[in-house]
Amino acid sequence: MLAAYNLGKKYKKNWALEPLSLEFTRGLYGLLGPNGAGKSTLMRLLAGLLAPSTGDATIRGVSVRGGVAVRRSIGYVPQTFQMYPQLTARQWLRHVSRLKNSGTRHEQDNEMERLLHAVHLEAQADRPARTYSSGMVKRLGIAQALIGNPQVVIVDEPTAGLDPEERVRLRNVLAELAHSSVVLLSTHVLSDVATSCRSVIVLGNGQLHYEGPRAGLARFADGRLWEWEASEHEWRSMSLEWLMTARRTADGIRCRAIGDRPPTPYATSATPTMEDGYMALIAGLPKVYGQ
Ligand SMILES: Nc1ncnc2c1ncn2[C@@H]1O[C@H](COP(=O)(O)OP(=O)(O)OP(=O)(O)O)[C@@H](O)[C@H]1O
Repeated sequence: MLAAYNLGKKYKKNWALEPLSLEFTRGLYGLLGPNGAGKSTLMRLLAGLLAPSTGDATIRGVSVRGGVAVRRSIGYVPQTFQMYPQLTARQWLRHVSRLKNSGTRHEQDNEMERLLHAVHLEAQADRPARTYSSGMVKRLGIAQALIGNPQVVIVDEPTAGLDPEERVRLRNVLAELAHSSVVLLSTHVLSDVATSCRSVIVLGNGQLHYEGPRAGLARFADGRLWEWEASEHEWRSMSLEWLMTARRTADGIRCRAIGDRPPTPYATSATPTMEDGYMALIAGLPKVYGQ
């Protein structure tokens, strides 16, 4: 439904996003990558908000910069969603519906109620937004992006700064939406991807490093993940470059590290998770993670 062909963005001589091609069908996609990887650039290009230096993005074959009709089929939620704090959610959504001019007033009001319900904001819909938690503001941002029933929904860091309960609630809203639309979310929170995304895209330094099922990420750490039990003394004297996680247990300290060779003679190879694979990929192995 959504596709990118040789899509890239350059500022002066530097590629913020090197040309890449991707295809998206209905479902939830997680976009991962360290700071400056090119995630926002890709999202804004796909949303038609940024002019590419090369290539194009299309929805059902029509360029995302091809006019009002195609723009209406894209909902975009930026990292920081701005609204008038004195307005209530209901007033704000009504205002945006009128601006987008999506259907008759009656249809707009019905849609607004449906969206308030979908993002679980009905109970607070008549309170000024200045009294909302950051999770509620984000959910309102998503409701706004969903006006007009877009086929593609792009959400930049939806769960940043949210408490665990709000994060789960928001993830559920996006997962529900992905039954009928392409939903692309960027995140630094790997658990967002591990629990709900079918497919994962990993960017680093403006390049596409991985695109595929989330389970496939784990293989980047295959044969390179090590586990061992260290004493307090050993742990203190270890070079930190090796260590990914350390967890105190009844017998000592359980350590995990990624590297081409075992960090200690008694480390054993372990089965990597998606998160281990992501760390290995981003660290650009064969270097050791953290270097
Ligand atoms: N307007 C601009 N002019 C010049 N360089 C830019 C511009 N916008 C982005 N860049 C550069 O492009 C690269 C990718 O930026 P982008 O914001 O897409 O990364 P990101 O993965 O979204 O990062 P973060 O996780 O920190 O939000 C960065 O090196 C950034 O400095």
